[in-house]
Amino acid sequence: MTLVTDVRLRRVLDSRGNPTVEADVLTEEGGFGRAAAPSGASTGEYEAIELPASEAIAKAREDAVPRLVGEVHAGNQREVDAALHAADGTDDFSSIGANSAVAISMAAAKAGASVAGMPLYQHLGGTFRGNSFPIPLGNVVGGGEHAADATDIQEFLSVPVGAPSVSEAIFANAAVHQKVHDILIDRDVPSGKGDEGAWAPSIDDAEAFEIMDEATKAVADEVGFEIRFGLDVAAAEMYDEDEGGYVYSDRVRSTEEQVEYIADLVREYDLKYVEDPLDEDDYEGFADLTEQVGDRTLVCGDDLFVTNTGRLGDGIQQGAANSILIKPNQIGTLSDAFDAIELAVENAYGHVVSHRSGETEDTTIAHLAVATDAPFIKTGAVGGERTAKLNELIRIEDNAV
Ligand SMILES: C=C(OP(=O)(O)O)C(=O)O
Ligand SMILES: [Mg+2]
Repeated sequence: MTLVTDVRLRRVLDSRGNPTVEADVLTEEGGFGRAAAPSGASTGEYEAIELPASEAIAKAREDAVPRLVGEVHAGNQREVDAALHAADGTDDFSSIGANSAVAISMAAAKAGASVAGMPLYQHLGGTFRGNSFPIPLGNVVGGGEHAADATDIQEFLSVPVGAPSVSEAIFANAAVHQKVHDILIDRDVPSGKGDEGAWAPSIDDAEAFEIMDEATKAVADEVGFEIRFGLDVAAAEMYDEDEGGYVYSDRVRSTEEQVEYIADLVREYDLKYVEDPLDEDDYEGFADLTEQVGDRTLVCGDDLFVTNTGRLGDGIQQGAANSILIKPNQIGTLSDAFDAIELAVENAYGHVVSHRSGETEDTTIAHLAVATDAPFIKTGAVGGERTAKLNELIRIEDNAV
């Protein structure tokens, strides 16, 4: 029923104004799915390879499309994704591009769902989720690779842990985003926004911590439930061996100092979430920090694990982190992303389904998070390409998809 009859690929715009790959998958019985690849700025060294969009499209048309059309069924995700791997022939999608692969993989899932006549999250296995929904992590202030002349730490994230529903959580994050702006105005700090719509003021990290503390507490009082906050340090972007460690605007921290600094921040601000606090090669540092504060906060590996079961397996063995960020384009297919989620769940690691800094209006990750009962989803707080996912979560909660 879901035999693939056509795969069409095109260049579309992402939120940074760069070209990215969009795929349409058509099947027998009139099935149709469309999806677009996102793109990172603070990319991990071990991610699958994104090619320039035109090149990825040309290579996929030549090598992947003939292995899909008339050959595989969109309703059989493993079959689709195995064909993509076979067409590519490398272990990092450097031949057809992870951007072409992930767009086709996600579009096929949507085509399979459309033939089955069910929402994508259900097709992906979400029928047993009950009423559980991921808590959205809302990026409200930051800098790093996502904005020049702003904080060293890439993301300060609002975490509405006490929200009674996903929609209340989403509106709470938007309110924290607004409150941060109010506080910046009170302090006479002008601010534009970074790639993900977070405020990107020219302040140091210490001031950002003060502002986050104030903003989350003020909004928590207004809405009547607990709101904590967390970080994506994106520390691999700061790490420079020749400089002796983590290069901040005002100083360099050695690995030991970095572990101590982050552990102190977790305790001082009761942080709920700390992503990539150490370099992407430093399993030992991650294990040390997890040992110290892993019982009170999520220590999450993004550039460390890159949604890769091999790297996650190493982390599990060493006790490095206690959760994994899931970005389908880091690994190239939905099947590979599911494998990483399964390995995480089997080992009591949390999983956080995530957007990229360069995004489109694609909503696949909202469905993936609900389907896999992810405890968290990281997809920004404001901005059209971010609200596309957040509004889709609201619709899923309302049984309106
Ligand atoms: C979303 C992130 O940014 P990017 O997409 O630039 O890697 C991240 O680092 O978690
Ligand atoms: Mg990250």
